[in-house]
Amino acid sequence: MARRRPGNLAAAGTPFLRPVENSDMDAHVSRSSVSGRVRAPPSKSYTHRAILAAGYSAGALVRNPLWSADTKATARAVERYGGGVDRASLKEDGTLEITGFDGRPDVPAEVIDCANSGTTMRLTTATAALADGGTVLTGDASLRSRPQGPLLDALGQLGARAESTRRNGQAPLVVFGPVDGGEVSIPGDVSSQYVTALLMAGAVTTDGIDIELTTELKSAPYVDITLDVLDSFGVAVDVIGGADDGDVASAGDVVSAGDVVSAGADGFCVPGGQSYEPAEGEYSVPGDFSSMSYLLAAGAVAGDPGEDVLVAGAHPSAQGDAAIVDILDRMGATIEWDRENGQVRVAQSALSGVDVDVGDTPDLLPTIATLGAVADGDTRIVNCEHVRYKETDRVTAMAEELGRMGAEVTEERDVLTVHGEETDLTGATVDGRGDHRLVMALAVAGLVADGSTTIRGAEHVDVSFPGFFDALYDLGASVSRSE
Ligand SMILES: O=C(O)C1=C[C@@H](OP(=O)(O)O)[C@@H](O)[C@H](O)C1
Ligand SMILES: C=C(OP(=O)(O)O)C(=O)O
Repeated sequence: MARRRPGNLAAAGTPFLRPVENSDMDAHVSRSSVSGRVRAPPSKSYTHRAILAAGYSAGALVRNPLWSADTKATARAVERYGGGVDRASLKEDGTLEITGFDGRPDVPAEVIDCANSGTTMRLTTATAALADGGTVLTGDASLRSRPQGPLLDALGQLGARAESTRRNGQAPLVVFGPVDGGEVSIPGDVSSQYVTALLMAGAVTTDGIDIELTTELKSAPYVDITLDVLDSFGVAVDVIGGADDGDVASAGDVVSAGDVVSAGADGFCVPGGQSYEPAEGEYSVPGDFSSMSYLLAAGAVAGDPGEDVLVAGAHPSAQGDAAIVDILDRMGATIEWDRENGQVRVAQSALSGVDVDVGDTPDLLPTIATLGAVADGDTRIVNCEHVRYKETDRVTAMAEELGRMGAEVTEERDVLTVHGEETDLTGATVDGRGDHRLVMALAVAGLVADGSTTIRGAEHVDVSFPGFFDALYDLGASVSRSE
């Protein structure tokens, strides 16, 4: 049961409430301990795919969606393409009733604003190539600086006119369809979202899409999430090469095998002419392990002695970021995952530095960097170049912001080493840089820093975990806000 304790308000600011949309906010975190039960929010990655898959269908009910700034952007895109997203029952029973555009989308009458969401932009740029006309997609300054070139190039190979207006491979984008499918070659080491986009759109083309990967696939578990959702909507995909060569990937493969179906794949083949039809007309979204990572990290570094933090909503799924449980275990945390009941329990523990490869789990880098700053010895985060292409360059951003709190960090192109314990963390004013994951990881660091930590731009948690600071507060953390 979540508790509110007297005395868990930081000195500055007012008690925490969910961020007010579009209002700037600083969060103040003071050294404090946490314990109790908290529920993880629904998965952002699964929600994006469920909303778009429902758009490609004749209609579907999405249960337990994450309703955050990023997933709202995908819902708006589905509407621009001719679908309908009924938000009325969100408050009552946590469902979204979606009327799909059923295969090929309409030509949007307005620009698609993807806001801060890379997933929305990549996934719905491929949708645009299905429409018989032109679509303009844009986003905020961060999104307009992220790479879209390989996807535009792939859509060009299918016969679309797909261009960056500034000819720099970045949004704003203009896409003219329609495409009927075909063969594409694309790198897999910039973003897996290009593959997801092509698979989701390819199913409703006439000829299907054969994707050949020209490099190793990074972030492969995210393609597994796609295969999982597609399977639930009755859409088949062949994985070429890798462990599951030629198999039609299914949710069963993904979830029970415990390994990554897409890892090591040479390509994918999605037959055309398929329809999106979820069983019983509905789809249910699991909890989010990337969001859970901050709560588990908070429990491991700042748990009340003798008490646990228990995170609910942790049922197994295809999410690679469930690796946070193993990473914490390897660092020496007392942590236990009850998969059947979907609960992870963690207690405050002395942590030691470890080596972690984030090739499959880029979104865990900020969390691991914070853990490394608290742990004894070096934490080497390797294979992290693709983490530079997110809302911010998270390798540099975490190095610099943890540095302001006194952490010793060495940055290389593909490796971030955090030298734990050289100095204790000290409260400081740090900049969330408009990046939700930086804000949350720095807030966890604030729980163990000496003095008070102010995180600027804390409202950006709205992108993936709108109730993050309330969850920390309910666990007993000393947090407050000021506008
Ligand atoms: O497909 C997805 O849902 C995501 C894929 C990953 O991006 P990349 O594939 O670009 O690494 C991840 O970082 C992002 O937060 C969500
Ligand atoms: C990188 C992320 O998302 P996106 O690519 O959708 O912006 C994220 O959530 O950390």
